[in-house]
Amino acid sequence: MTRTLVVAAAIVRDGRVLATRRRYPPALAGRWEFPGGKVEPGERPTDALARELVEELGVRAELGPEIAPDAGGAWPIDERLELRLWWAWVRPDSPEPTPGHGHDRLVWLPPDELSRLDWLDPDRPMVDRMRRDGLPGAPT
Ligand SMILES: Nc1nc2c([nH]c(=O)n2[C@H]2C[C@H](O)[C@@H](COP(=O)(O)OP(=O)(O)OP(=O)(O)O)O2)c(=O)[nH]1
Repeated sequence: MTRTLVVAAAIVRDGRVLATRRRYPPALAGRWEFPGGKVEPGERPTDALARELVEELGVRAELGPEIAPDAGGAWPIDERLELRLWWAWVRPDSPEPTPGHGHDRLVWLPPDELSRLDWLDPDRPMVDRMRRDGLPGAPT
């Protein structure tokens, strides 16, 4: 069975990573995630991510390297969904990220402090990976 793809971004600034807290649905509200959303039919994953970051945070981002599981492929979420994650930077000409309808809080944390947030369960391995590998180099 093909899972629907969710795309998300680990946005970096000044050595810190942006985490966002969900407002809904009730089962996920109050849990932390990386901003993003579902890829629409016919849409390229990276285009979908750029669209979601504008819709959710009002931010124009530059995407960096993908953060993939050691075994390759996507990060599993559940039987219907899987997720691909990219490092990203806010473009110099972009507005600041602000929480929209989907999130009620944003925080910037160094990779080794991310784990103290109450992440969605599927995100734990991604957060562990960031602590292990640290941040990518700045975009050139
Ligand atoms: N955006 C995002 N979703 C995640 C993460 N981790 C994780 O398990 N998920 C799950 C939560 C949701 O079930 C699903 C993403 O759905 P979403 O509600 O954000 O997608 P969307 O903005 O396209 O919303 P919709 O149109 O389907 O309502 O993936 C994450 O880090 N970021």
